[in-house]
Amino acid sequence: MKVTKIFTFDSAHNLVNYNGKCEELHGHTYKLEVTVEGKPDEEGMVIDFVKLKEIVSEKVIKRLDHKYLNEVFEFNTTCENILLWMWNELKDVLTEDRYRLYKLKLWETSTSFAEITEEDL
Ligand SMILES: Nc1nc2c(c(=O)[nH]1)N=C([C@H](O)[C@H](O)COP(=O)(O)OP(=O)(O)OP(=O)(O)O)CN2
Ligand SMILES: [Zn+2]
Repeated sequence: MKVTKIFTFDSAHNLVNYNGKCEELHGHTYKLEVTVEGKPDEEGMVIDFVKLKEIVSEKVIKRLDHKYLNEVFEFNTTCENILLWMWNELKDVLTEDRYRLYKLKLWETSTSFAEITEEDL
């Protein structure tokens, strides 16, 4: 079974080596969907949503919310690069005997997103 929790955070960035409007400083309200796959335990939970929120908030959201992403990362702050960093931050802490990180989906705008699963790596 798969369970998903959704997070939002606000960040500023600008793309480098890019010719277009996104080379200028601008901001997004990013939306992150975190999906964990596993077997429900005796209480009927794949992973407690409260625990999932604590982990993702600590490892990812607090580090990016209200930040200028170009100062946080050395890589170009595309949706794809940020998503790959998130995957690497979360994959081990969201893997236990009974469950594992299944998918991340990062919305940069309401019409643009990137998604990743183990198969993409
Ligand atoms: N493959 C990628 N392409 C672009 C990225 C990216 O991360 N990966 N990022 C940008 C810019 O950051 C830009 O802010 C997003 O552009 P866009 O989706 O075009 O945003 P709009 O608000 O203009 O979207 P519309 O819904 O089409 O108005 C650019 N490209
Ligand atoms: Zn942008």
